[in-house]
Amino acid sequence: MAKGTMREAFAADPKRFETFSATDGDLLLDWSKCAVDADTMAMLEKVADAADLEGRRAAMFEGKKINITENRAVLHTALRNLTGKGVVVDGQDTKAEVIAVLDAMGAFADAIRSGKAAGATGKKITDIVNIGIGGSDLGPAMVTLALAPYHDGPRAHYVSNVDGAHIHDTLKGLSPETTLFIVASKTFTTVETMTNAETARKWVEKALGKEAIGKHFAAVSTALDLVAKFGIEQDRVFGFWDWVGGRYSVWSAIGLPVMISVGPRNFRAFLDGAHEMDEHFRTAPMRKNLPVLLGLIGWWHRVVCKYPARAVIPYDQRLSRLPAYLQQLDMESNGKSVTLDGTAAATPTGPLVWGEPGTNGQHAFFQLLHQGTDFIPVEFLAAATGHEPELKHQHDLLLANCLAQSEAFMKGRTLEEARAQMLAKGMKPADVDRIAPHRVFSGNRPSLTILYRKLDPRTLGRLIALYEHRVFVEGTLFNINSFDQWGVELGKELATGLLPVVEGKETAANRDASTAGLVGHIHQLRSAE
Ligand SMILES: O=P(O)(O)OC[C@H]1O[C@](O)(CO)[C@@H](O)[C@@H]1O
Repeated sequence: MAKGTMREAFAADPKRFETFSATDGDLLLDWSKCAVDADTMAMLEKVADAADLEGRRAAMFEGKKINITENRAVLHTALRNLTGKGVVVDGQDTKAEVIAVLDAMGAFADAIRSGKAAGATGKKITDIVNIGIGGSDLGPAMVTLALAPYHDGPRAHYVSNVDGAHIHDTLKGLSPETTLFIVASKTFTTVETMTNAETARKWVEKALGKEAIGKHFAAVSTALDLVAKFGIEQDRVFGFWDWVGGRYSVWSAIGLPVMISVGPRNFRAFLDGAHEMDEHFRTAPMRKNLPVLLGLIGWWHRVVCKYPARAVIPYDQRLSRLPAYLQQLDMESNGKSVTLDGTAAATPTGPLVWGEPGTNGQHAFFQLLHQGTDFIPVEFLAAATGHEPELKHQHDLLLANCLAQSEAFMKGRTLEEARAQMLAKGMKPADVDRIAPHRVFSGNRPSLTILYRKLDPRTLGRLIALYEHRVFVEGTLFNINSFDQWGVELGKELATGLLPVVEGKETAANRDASTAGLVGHIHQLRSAE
């Protein structure tokens, strides 16, 4: 916004909310508390046109190989397009394959839920442990928490970290007789997952014997040959495809633990919600298109305003893992420094994404958001109603806090207002002079709000798809490939080489001095134990 503050803009234009908000069904996006005006929006639309956003969007939906560094199509949208026309990739009809896997998942989920597919000793499965990391963990873990009111099947647990503490503490309260492990890995080579899977296998073998493995393991992967080698029975292996990126895979068989916990019908509603958002993204005009608008605002904040980060604050406790999920979705997709043609990016690309649920964040880091030296745009998410009618008074308080925070970021408090308030409370003028500057809020700090009716499976599907497409829009404007992740490779390679050094089987002498020093210190601390 070229002139004035947001506070002035709201005072001058009673229709500011109507102008800078949009809906898709019961989902509302309000970006009126971002420092934009009509000229900004017109400029952003031109940026989108110049980047051929519409052409690139069509290429994604049509299954063109837009992931150019891996020569892959990007078709997570095909995983939830169960009624429309299918897309053919490399001669394969994606729709037929998707439906076949979904049907197999449904049959397996029903068998586990009913007890038909029992454990080796005939006991019903009560707990599922998903072993996976990154996209094979964050999506289903986040969704499991979000859909807690819909759980009527076995409990779902998630083990991701190679730190043995994670699987140890998870298994502590569980019985091998009633536990099913789902080994989830797109590549089936990820060292964290394979290490935890081995630990789980030993745990089951120790209690129930080798022959019990078949009844206590299932797998989800694109690498069916490697799954077979691990020894998981064929009818418990659920595939997906290289046109599904790990961080976009919750809609695929990676969602199996969710389906088992909430049932195939609720899982289908989740997919349908995402498909509705796909259709909205594909067809709605730019000015009313929620993912496009969210992406344009994100680009504006990052590239024009140069804000380094954005905070995602769901005023919805069950979305407490959404920030972690979005960290991977957004930062692994758009944390890139080269453009599609391999040249250095001339503008900043994806921001740092972080957050915590409200109201908890308020009592932790909101101080910095209100009065810190950096401006960090905040994204609020909230449901009009909760799932607990008897606790409506708590939901009202939650919403009041959410609205109060966005109002405070926008309005701020001037020195005069701070002084007047303090004097009205009867404070001594000398104290007022001394303390008032500390009680000033600059205001004009941007935030946007996403409101929905209730966090049901369909709404959750729409919300996640909204964020997926937002990442696509921003990646398109940055002119980068949002669908590869070469930046995670180097650390993995070095870890492989460092393992024998940590184990003490190889010397650290040819490492850099810091690494060698740290290894030496670890060995010293261990020898003192
Ligand atoms: O599902 P996989 O193949 O085990 O990979 C897990 C995660 O690892 C990554 O490749 C990053 O290391 C992510 O992109 C992916 O979601």
